Amino acid sequence: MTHFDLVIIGTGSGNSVIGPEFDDWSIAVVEDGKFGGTCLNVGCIPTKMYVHPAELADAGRHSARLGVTQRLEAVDWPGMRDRIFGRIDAIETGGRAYRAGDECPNVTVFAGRGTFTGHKRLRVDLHDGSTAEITADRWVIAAGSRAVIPDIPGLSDGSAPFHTSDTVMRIDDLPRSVVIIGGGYIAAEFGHVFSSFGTEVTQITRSPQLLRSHDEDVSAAFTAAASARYRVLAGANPSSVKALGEGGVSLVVDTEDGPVTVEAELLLVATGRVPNGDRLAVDRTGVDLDESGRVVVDAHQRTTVDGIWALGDVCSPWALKHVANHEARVVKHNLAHPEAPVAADHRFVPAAVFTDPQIASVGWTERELVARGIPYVAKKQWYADIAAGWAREDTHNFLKVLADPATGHLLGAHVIGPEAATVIQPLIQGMHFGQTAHEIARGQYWIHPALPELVENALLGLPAPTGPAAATA
Ligand SMILES: Cc1cc2nc3c(=O)[nH]c(=O)nc-3n(C[C@H](O)[C@H](O)[C@H](O)COP(=O)(O)OP(=O)(O)OC[C@H]3O[C@@H](n4cnc5c(N)ncnc54)[C@H](O)[C@@H]3O)c2cc1C
Ligand SMILES: NC(=O)c1ccc[n+]([C@@H]2O[C@H](COP(=O)([O-])OP(=O)(O)OC[C@H]3O[C@@H](n4cnc5c(N)ncnc54)[C@H](O)[C@@H]3O)[C@@H](O)[C@H]2O)c1
Repeated sequence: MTHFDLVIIGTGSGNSVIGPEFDDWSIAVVEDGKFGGTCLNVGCIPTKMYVHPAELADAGRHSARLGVTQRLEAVDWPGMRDRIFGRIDAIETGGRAYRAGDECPNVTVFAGRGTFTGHKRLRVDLHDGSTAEITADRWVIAAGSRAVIPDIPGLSDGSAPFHTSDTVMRIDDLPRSVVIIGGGYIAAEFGHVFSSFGTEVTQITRSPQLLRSHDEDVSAAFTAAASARYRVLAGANPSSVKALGEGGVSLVVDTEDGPVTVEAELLLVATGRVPNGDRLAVDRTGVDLDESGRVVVDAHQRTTVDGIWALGDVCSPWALKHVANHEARVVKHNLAHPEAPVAADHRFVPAAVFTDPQIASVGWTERELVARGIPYVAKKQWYADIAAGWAREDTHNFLKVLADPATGHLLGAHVIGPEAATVIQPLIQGMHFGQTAHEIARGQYWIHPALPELVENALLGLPAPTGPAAATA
């Protein structure tokens, strides 16, 4: 049994908790998978390294209406894959070596799966077949989440081959056809990537629209855009999956028009992720999970046990890297300064879907405002009505801003269109710094004729605030 000052379980954002302020602490890091976690190895980074070449491959679809005809000649999938993972794997190896090496003399890396066996006591089943037992005064649970595999005959019994986002980016060849189950972030991004590279895509979603957690107008516009690019079976439920040989699959899908058979070379399952707290048996150390399986934390990222903190996907309703990173900074501060703890700021968590059209959002949707009875005013600003949108002959994309009718403070913003994830940033900033729509719009220059003019025009299009703040705005 070895005792540490601090144990960190998970090396995604958990790895960034370690800093010079803890140089005199003995620290154990427990990692069962790849060093660096989901974002680096199988998440944000490799997906976006595929998304950018996908945009280039798909450029001809947008350029034709501008008078430029271009044809995709070839996609070197193995070359792309090796370039992407050549970089990522080197960072993984380097990160592990750094933590385990002489530069971090106070850190011990345990490569294996941790499971709590009692109060602040962890067994680690090490990859070399041995076992370690560790205890500590302080703990950080940063064990992330895992893909959910739905209970569909053929999938749940393992008789049909399938991929998740963990494996699909490393396949040897670009498949001729892909069927994707799921209507969320991962399905949208891979639908875009594969379709841009010339793969025939079928996406199956049980809800009537894709990206249904987004603003309704955005979700409807994206469903229309995706359906124009590839086959979308909405309101559909796969009832069985069968192996066809050489990795291929045949699915029976229940649709409104009756059962449909879908065949493809490759099946990607993208039906959500669940937090990993259950696998750690956190209950044995006294840490509570909520009804969704998330580790329960307070505003300071403290779990229900004194001295145990949690961060990221294992506890957060936002399974997003920037949230995990923010929470890691909060945990780091609170570990170092227990006398002056800070709270995490989850007021305005933005998100983006890197598909085409790109999507970004922050704050409430109209649906959520209506459900909560919060009064609001809205302005939908079309890309088509700003100069940078004319240059693109954009016809379908927009930014919707939602504001408090009395004060002019922003309540939400939802963009679908070119560079949405970048275009939205001034609105995220304005919300964080408590600026009114008018202050954001008129308190600065907007470069003409650039895409952020979409933001300026949307804000100026909101009705003038009616309350006392209007006088100062
Ligand atoms: C395909 C995909 C694309 C994504 N794209 C984006 C994006 O563009 N932008 C964005 O903001 N977010 C994105 N995300 C989400 C983002 O990756 C996660 O929110 C983020 O990585 C979570 O970080 P974390 O530190 O909480 O967990 P992780 O990075 O998952 O780290 C947890 C670590 O804990 C380890 N672990 C788990 N259980 C144990 C155990 N019992 N013992 C030892 N070790 C254990 C795991 O091996 C893992 O390495 C994406 C996710 C996926 C799957
Ligand atoms: N750009 C980004 O920030 C980004 C990219 C990828 C992933 N992520 C994060 O990872 C999380 C997981 O992504 P995801 O796309 O797997 O989950 P998701 O929650 O976004 O979507 C899951 C989808 O699967 C559908 N589904 C669930 N069970 C099903 C079933 N049995 N049959 C058919 N459809 C079913 C749901 O209706 C939903 O459409 C996201 O919520 C997000 O937080 C973020």
